[in-house]
Amino acid sequence: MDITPTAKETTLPSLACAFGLLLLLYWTGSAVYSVLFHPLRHVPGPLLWRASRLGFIRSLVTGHLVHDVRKLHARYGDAVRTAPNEVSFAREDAWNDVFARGKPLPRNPSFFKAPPGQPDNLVTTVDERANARMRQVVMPAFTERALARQEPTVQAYVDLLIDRLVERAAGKEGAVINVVDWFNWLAFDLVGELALGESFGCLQNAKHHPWVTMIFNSLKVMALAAATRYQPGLEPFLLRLVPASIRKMQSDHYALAVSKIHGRMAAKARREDFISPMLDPQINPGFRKMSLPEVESTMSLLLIAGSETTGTTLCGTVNCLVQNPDKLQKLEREVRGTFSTETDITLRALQNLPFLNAAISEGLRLCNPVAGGILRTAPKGGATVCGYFLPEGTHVAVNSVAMSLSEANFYRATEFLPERFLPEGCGRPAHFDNDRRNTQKPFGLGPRSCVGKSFALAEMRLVLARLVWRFDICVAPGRRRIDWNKLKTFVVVQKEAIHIAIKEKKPAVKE
Ligand code: HEM
Repeated sequence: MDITPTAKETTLPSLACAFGLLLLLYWTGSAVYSVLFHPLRHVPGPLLWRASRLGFIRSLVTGHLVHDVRKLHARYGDAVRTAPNEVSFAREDAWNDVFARGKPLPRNPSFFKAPPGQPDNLVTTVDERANARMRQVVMPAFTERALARQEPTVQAYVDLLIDRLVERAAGKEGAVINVVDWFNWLAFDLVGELALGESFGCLQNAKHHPWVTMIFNSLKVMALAAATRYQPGLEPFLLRLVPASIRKMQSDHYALAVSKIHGRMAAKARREDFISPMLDPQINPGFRKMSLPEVESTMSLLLIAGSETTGTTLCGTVNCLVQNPDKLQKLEREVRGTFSTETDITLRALQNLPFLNAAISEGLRLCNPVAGGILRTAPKGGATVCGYFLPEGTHVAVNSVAMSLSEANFYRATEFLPERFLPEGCGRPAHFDNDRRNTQKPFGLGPRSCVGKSFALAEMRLVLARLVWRFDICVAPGRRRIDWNKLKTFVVVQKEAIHIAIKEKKPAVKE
């Protein structure tokens, strides 16, 4: 029997070995270069993360990146090299250097990219001129005046939330509810109504809409897609590893959003919603400033940007409030001491409640929904941030969570102490005088900052005020307490159920 290998049998394994060896040489060479010769070699960080992107990617795809990087900041300082070409900053002056001073750094194209088959939109575009052009069209939907016109819709959905909770809490014992569900339902229904002209009916039916579940799953794809983009050339190959069912969810989400938007455009009745200025011939004549595909793509993304963020902050803030009954009591006293009837609780009136605003600021500090930090990239010619020169193409992260949880920035940093955000002279205890409140910019800074800030704050104030006006709330007995810092993040915080007990209050008597 002839057992001599054929030429083909001998060549294939040798080719594979040669390829493997070349790859090993390449990785070793680039690791040595990254650690010893790269212009970022002076920025501290763990060896594995400085030498290759593997440490970062492992942390990202397992959902631990946010707190892993926070721990690296605690160990290495305000600037940490989290990959051969990435630096994370956790220092107040990073805000100015990255977003404001002179020319703000552009968005990071690895992270911001429209999904395959979708045009770039207001949020994903890294082209600052395209962004400015689209922002001009979109902004009229987010002014204080627009918000006043949208108020009846916001109030109607918060009414529906409260009515549904009253039904649940009827009877002496009250009820136990999972606020993660209820706040997500509210946030998605409201943004669905304002962005697509139709709510998801989650509050009405007290259950998830399959579309909302699909949106959450498609967010995981975004996290994986971002991880693949860090390996240039491998993206199309690695993306194939994402299950086809999940990729399909993302394209289904887009197709559904587009069909709803067309339904909204066909509606004759004039509405005051997020899409109105984009359809207004005076603001966007003939879709020339913002094309129809850009409108569709922006609205589809706004469904997520405008709902998940507020939903998460509300969940986090209520989680903190029920675990700190003295703070909850202060909030109740303020709300019930300010208003005589529930109908007096308007968006305008809520703007001036110091403790309510402080509780939301503290909720945003401890439970920031944009937990992965704000990402940018060093432009042609490089940039200097916090005194470090960053060569062109360096990925830059401004890490809000690390700044928020640092004892160097905040007195008793991990505790929920809204008083630290009270205005000076309005009952703010002296031990908060040295808190670095300027490290907190949960809505970002500069030309790409959040367009929905006023809307989000108004919605959160209203929900919290109406909740404590109408109900006594507390931690649900016998249920596990959620430690926010243990939650994973895949682009968005993966919230676990937060159960609270609610009981309808007796009619209010003004203090
Ligand atoms: C608690 C709630 C929210 C938080 C913490 C938040 C935070 C942020 C942050 C940090 C950015 C800037 C990202 C960057 O610079 O790269 C941003 C951008 C954005 N946000 Fe929000 N957001 C919230 C709610 C909303 C709402 C309610 C809407 C709309 C209804 C919205 C729409 C947007 C849009 C469209 C952008 C992109 C702006 C641009 O690229 O020009 N956000 N948000």
